[in-house]
Amino acid sequence: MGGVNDPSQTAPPRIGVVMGSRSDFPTMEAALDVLAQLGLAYEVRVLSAHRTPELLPSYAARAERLNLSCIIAGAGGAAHLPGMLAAFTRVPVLGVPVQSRALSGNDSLLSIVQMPGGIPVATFAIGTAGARNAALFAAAILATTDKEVRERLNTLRRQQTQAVLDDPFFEGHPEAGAE
Ligand SMILES: Nc1c(C(=O)O)ncn1[C@@H]1O[C@H](COP(=O)(O)O)[C@@H](O)[C@H]1O
Repeated sequence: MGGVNDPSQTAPPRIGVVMGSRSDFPTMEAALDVLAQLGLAYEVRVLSAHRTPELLPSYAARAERLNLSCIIAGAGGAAHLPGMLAAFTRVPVLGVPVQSRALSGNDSLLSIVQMPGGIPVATFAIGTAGARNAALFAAAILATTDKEVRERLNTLRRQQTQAVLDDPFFEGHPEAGAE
């Protein structure tokens, strides 16, 4: 997890990424790719409210000690990890519902989104789109105070738009080139 030459792995982490199991990695990799693309330093851990409950308060304390700007937490099924982490820290938790096999991630989504008032978890879409957006949201948080991150995010948006415009299927679009 995190390539040897990955620049996002050489600086002190600004963002924490945790997941309930190694089996969540194919989903959470989408978040790591975005963070790496934006050159944002992160750290990755497997952490489970069910299987490693005693590690949750210590990871929450670590997040505060390192002054992480947020924690991206992915989990599937009875996805208690994001909410339990949020209960232990004021560091913003961005929850990613991993697509479960039995219930297609609806269980993960509802477990993460339905927090009681008082302990917020920002909840994203099920699966890789949610993981990607959580990373972009984490970058947007940093961009409020970091001009360089702001510029990188703007560039990424411009490239995204250009990729649509460059698609041959876009040619002849009734709105293409319209004033
Ligand atoms: N939802 C949680 C938590 C938690 O919320 O603490 N810990 C593990 N899990 C989830 O169990 C699913 C199956 O895990 P395994 O593949 O290891 O059996 C994973 O999607 C993981 O996120």
